[in-house]
Amino acid sequence: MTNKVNQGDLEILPSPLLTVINDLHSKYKSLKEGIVANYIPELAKVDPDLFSISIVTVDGQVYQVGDYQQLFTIQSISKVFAYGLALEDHGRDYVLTRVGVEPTGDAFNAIILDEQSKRPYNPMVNAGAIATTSLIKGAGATERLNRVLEMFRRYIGHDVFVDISVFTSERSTGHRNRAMAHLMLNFGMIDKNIEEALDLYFQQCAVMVNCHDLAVMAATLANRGVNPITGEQAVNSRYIKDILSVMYTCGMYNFAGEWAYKVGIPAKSGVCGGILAVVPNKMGIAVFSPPLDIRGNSVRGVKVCEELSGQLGLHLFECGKFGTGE
Ligand SMILES: NC(=O)CC[C@H](N)C(=O)O
Repeated sequence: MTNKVNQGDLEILPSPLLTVINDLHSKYKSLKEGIVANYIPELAKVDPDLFSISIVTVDGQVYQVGDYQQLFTIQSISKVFAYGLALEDHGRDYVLTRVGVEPTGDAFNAIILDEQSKRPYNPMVNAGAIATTSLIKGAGATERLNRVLEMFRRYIGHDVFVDISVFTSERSTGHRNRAMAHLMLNFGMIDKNIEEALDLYFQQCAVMVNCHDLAVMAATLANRGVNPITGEQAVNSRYIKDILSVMYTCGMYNFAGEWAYKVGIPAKSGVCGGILAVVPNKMGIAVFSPPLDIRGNSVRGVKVCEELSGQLGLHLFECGKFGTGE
């Protein structure tokens, strides 16, 4: 008997959750809003009609619909996992001296640092993510990259690879990120080997995943760091609260407040068009749809998550959860 459910298995194992995501997929399939990211030339080539929704529960059940096997580069969603690795490498106190945990209310690529401390505001915006990645330990560039790839393998359950075209495309055009790295170097927030830190950051952003993989990663965070499919501990459980807290307050950039208000669960988006959301102790959710809104969040992804949260009662502060609900 299988506990894996997908569209093809609908007659064998119908489920209310599958019906909900099938309906949302049909509802938003024809929506034509947003534009795909084009500031990294290779990303502009993606098909805007690709659309998938995957859910993986902490007991390993899988529900998915649409193009969930389609590979794409993980982009900013990687920041969540790099932050976990930096915390494991250095501990909370040291990482806090290099990267803050305050939401910015600014765009993900804003060139700003905290006035007082000179730290980047948080690990979910580009400046903070570059500083975070620069903390990842290793004897040289190859060892650091291998540690990042090995970390993704634990979360996903299979080997991952870097899309070299996207990596080189971003490396040769990512001057804005390079400017941030120089600014942080100026304030001693990042070590002098900034080209190596930027390369690793661009490589982690160019790791290829599909929507199913993202949902497994989200479910791993929901499951105290244990991959619910393989049973492997992907990250030390003591850092789950740090990771989910910054996702909750900063993961959706300058939409983070509205997201927390309406959807109410920790999440992270990327310019690839992916959104990864975590319902602690319950499930991981992933949506992939490349057209983005003005803030760089997937248009369909936001709508699907808003509706899913409402229909399934996922908001962390839903009254019913305190036993006082209507
Ligand atoms: N928001 C994102 O997904 C941005 C990631 C992209 N690699 C960048 O650094 O600009």
